[in-house]
Parts: sequence; structure tokens; C-alpha cells
Amino acid sequence: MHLEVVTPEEMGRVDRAAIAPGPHAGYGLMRNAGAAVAGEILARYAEAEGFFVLCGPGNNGGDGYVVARLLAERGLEVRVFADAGPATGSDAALALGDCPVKPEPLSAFQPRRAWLVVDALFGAGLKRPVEGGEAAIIAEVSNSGLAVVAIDLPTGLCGLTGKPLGSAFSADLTVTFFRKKRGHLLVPGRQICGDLVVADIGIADSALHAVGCKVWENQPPLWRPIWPKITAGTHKYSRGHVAVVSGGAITTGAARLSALAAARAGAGAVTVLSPANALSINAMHLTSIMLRKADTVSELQAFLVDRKPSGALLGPGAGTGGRTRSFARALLDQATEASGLVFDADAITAFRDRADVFFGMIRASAGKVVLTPHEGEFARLFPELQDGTGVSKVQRAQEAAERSGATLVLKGFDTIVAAPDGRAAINVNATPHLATAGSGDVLSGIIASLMAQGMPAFEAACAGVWVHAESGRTFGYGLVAEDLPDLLPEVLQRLFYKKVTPSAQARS
Ligand SMILES: NC(=O)C1=CN([C@@H]2O[C@H](COP(=O)(O)OP(=O)(O)OC[C@H]3O[C@@H](n4cnc5c(N)ncnc54)[C@H](O)[C@@H]3O)[C@@H](O)[C@H]2O)[C@@H](O)CC1
Ligand SMILES: [K+]
Repeated sequence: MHLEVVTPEEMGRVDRAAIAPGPHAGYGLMRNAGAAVAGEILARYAEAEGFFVLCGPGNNGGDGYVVARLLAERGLEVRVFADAGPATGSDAALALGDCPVKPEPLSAFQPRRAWLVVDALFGAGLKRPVEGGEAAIIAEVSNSGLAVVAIDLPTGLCGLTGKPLGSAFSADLTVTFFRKKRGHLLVPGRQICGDLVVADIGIADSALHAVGCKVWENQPPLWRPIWPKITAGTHKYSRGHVAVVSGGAITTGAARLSALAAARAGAGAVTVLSPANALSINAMHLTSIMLRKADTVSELQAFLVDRKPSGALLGPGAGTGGRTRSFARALLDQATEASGLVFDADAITAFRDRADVFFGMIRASAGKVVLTPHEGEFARLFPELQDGTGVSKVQRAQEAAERSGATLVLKGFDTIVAAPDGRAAINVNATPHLATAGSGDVLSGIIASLMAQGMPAFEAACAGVWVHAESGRTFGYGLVAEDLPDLLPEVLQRLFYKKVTPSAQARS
């Protein structure tokens, strides 16, 4: 499974590197691309009575002419529609020259029942909103309810941002080439693509080396090899000790959710640090999780010196005032290279007017730091990078990570994890059921736990996001945040499947 996710510009460089060897290699790739699309169409839409192939002026249109030729050569009914022809001497012009079906103008298009639409208008070369004849045909096809197979990208979808530029097709199937593009995974692009197939068109993996892609789809191969191992010699403190800061008497639940998630994710010990006025309410609800009073910075510092936790989480239910800010400073000041610190929720909002101070503290700290904002919290720390600026979510998270010096988890259906060194991962296994109060507290607890167990920040954040989402999928309807920690064992068992029999003797 190839996990790299490229930009359209990077894909262009890959294409050029692959084409460089000879004058007809470009048309060769185009023929392979068209053959891959035609193969998927024949496999999935055998019952279609005919095929409308809509071709644009560029290489996406060129792929369309190849598809039209291959379908027509099988004796199938094919009509091709195009307004502007390909540039003379281009690969697309060669494809048009070989196509036995004469193009008709887009204005001649009329939907027909049981026909399939092949969208080859624009792909990676989309530069501006789709208008005029192309926009009209998109509307007509959408109203007709005909199935659409998009070549490379549904026309109108930006392959970089995952957002439509003007009108866009909503495809049932998208066939892309070599690697996924960011627009296939970011929302709403992911929904607009329908089923996504990545076809091999003969480009060698080595063509990617020159591009230096640092963005991946978040899947277990990225981090499973370094998930914390346990052996016969493991003891509870070698499995990591996580401190979770609790809010006051009526806001304690969030920290307990995080604490339980940290324990379920494998930390050997978890301590809730509670204000005095919330000690008894916390004590009533905690069993395996330890509890200690921490109203003041000196009490927090004493705990850090005394117990040396390898991970800490501040934010869920913590309040957005001075106590949270001074606790953040103490945690960052006292962190060592082995410490993993997660700042979530209120710990992010608490620095809304002091973002640069916060980033300075993070940069000066020896610890590994992860910030886990949703879009609203993100906008408080990074107002100039908030959604709606036209910049992709991946790039916004990358810039925020670079600026803050922390690994960023920019949450949502397409959560992005970005490291200050430019690496980023796009998460794809979320479920809308995770949009429930307390869900984020569980996520930050899992990430703090994995860092406390020694995982680097980027991998811990990627792993945490994935197992959290997988837990949500495992439950489905009726999910509340309390369910998530208890689903982790099942998810982890699946992830690290080991055959267990009643008589098996544990060796490690
Ligand atoms: N050799 C290659 O580079 C290969 C490219 N392939 C195909 O080539 C496509 C990329 O081809 P191109 O770079 O020619 O780009 P497109 O075919 O996507 O677009 C062609 C041109 O249309 C114009 N245009 C962009 N947006 C427009 C708009 N909204 N309204 C009107 N005109 C607009 C632009 O000038 C653009 O260059 C890929 O999506 C893929 O389908 C495949 O054939 C595989 C090999
Ligand atoms: K297309």
C-alpha cells in the first residue's frame, strides 16, 4: 500500500520525470491511464447501454479520448463531447487522432437513461472556477442522476485543497494514477470522488524520490512498527506515567475521560491532578487512576519533581484562565527530552491573546509537544491560518506546526497531523459518530499516553488519531465519549492480532 499523497504540482513533476526518457512516453502513459479507466468501467458498469465521454482541452481530455476509443473498439455505443480541441502536437492530440468517435459540441449533450458519463473535462490542470459550457453540462448531468466516472479528479475539484472551484461533478467512481492526490482525501473532495481507485500506469516508484513527498495517508504502517512494546520485564512505570490536570468541581469529567483513555492506551500509571475543591468528586469516580491535589504551580512542580511523569495532558475542562497558563509554563519548563506534553481544549484557548508567548515557551522546552485544536481553537491561536483562506488544510496545519514548534493535530473529519519539520498525515478513518462531547478529551489522553510510553510526537499523534477513529467506527450509532476508552482494547487487539488459546503460556 503506497501511502504518499501528492499535490497536483508534485504529480506533474513525477509525470515529467517518467516521460523524460523518450518522445512518445507521454502518450504511452496516457494510453495506460485510459486503459486503466476503461478496465474499471467495464468491470463495474457492464450493464451501461452507452457512454458519454466529455473531453476537455488538456491531457485529462486526452485520457478521455483513449477511453472512448477502447470502449468503441469493443463495439459499445460511445459519444464524445468536446468544445476546445487539444493543442497541436500534444499527447491529447495523438489520442484524439486515434479515436474513431468524432467529438460533438458540449451544447449537443442530452442525457439518456442507462448511459454512463465519463468525466474527462479537467483534472490536475484545473486552474480556475469551472464556468460556461462545462458548468452547464455539470448541472445537466447532476440533474439527470446518471452515474459519473471521473478521470483523475472530478472536474471542478481542486486536487490540492479538496474544495470545489465553482461547479464540480459528484462522481460515483474516480480513477486516479500512481498516487492519491490531497484533494481525494480532504473533505469535501473525498465525498465528491465517490469510490477511489489508484491505477498503476507504469510510473516507477523511484520517480517520487526527486519530489521528496512528506505527506501521507494516516494508516498503521506509518507508526505500527514503533508502537510501544511490552515484554516480560515491563513494569508499570516503564510503561509510562501520565499526569492529567483536572478542572474544578463541576468540570472534572473531561480529565477523567482523558485519564482513562491514557490508561487504556497502555500507560502503566495515570495520575489526575485535581484542585482541592474537586478532590472528592474525582476520588468518587476513579479506581485504578491515582489522584493528587494540585491547586498551585508549586504543588504541580512538587509532583513533577517527586513522580517524574513521562507524559502530561493539560486542557480538558481545565479552564481558560491564569492557572492553566501557569501550569502550561511549569510543564514546559520542567520537561525533559523524554517528556511528552499534550495541550488541548482550554489550554489552547487560554493562550488566544498570547500565542507568540506560548510558541516561545514551546520552542524553549526540551519536551515533545502536541497541540490538538479543532478548527475553532485553531483559529484562536492562528487567526491568519483559519479555514476559508483558500489554503489547504494540510498546508495550514504544516504552517502552524512550523510556527509553534509543536506537532499539530488539526481535528475534523479529515484530521491533519503535522510536524514542525514539514511531515504531515491525512486521517481517513473517522466517523461522524465521533462528533460528540468528550471525544476530543479521549483523543488527547491517548496521544499523551503514547508519548509517555516513548513514541515520538508525530507518530504518537498519528497513531492516536487512527485508533481513536477506529474505536468510533467500532461502536457506531449511540456512541458517547465514555464508550471510546473501553473500545480501545478491541481495536488494539485487531491491530496487533495475536492468537490466544486457553492453554497458551504468555512468553512476552
Ligand atoms: N503525461 C502526463 O502528464 C499524464 C497526464 N495525465 C492526465 O493529464 C491530466 C492533467 O493534464 P493537464 O495538465 O493538461 O490539465 P487538464 O487536462 O486538467 O486541464 C487542461 C487545461 O485546461 C485549462 N483550464 C484549467 N482550468 C480551467 C477551467 N476552469 N476552465 C477552462 N479551462 C481551464 C488550463 O489551461 C489547463 O492547463 C491529469 O489530470 C491526467 O488525467 C494522464 O494522462 C497520465 C499521464
Ligand atoms: K476529470
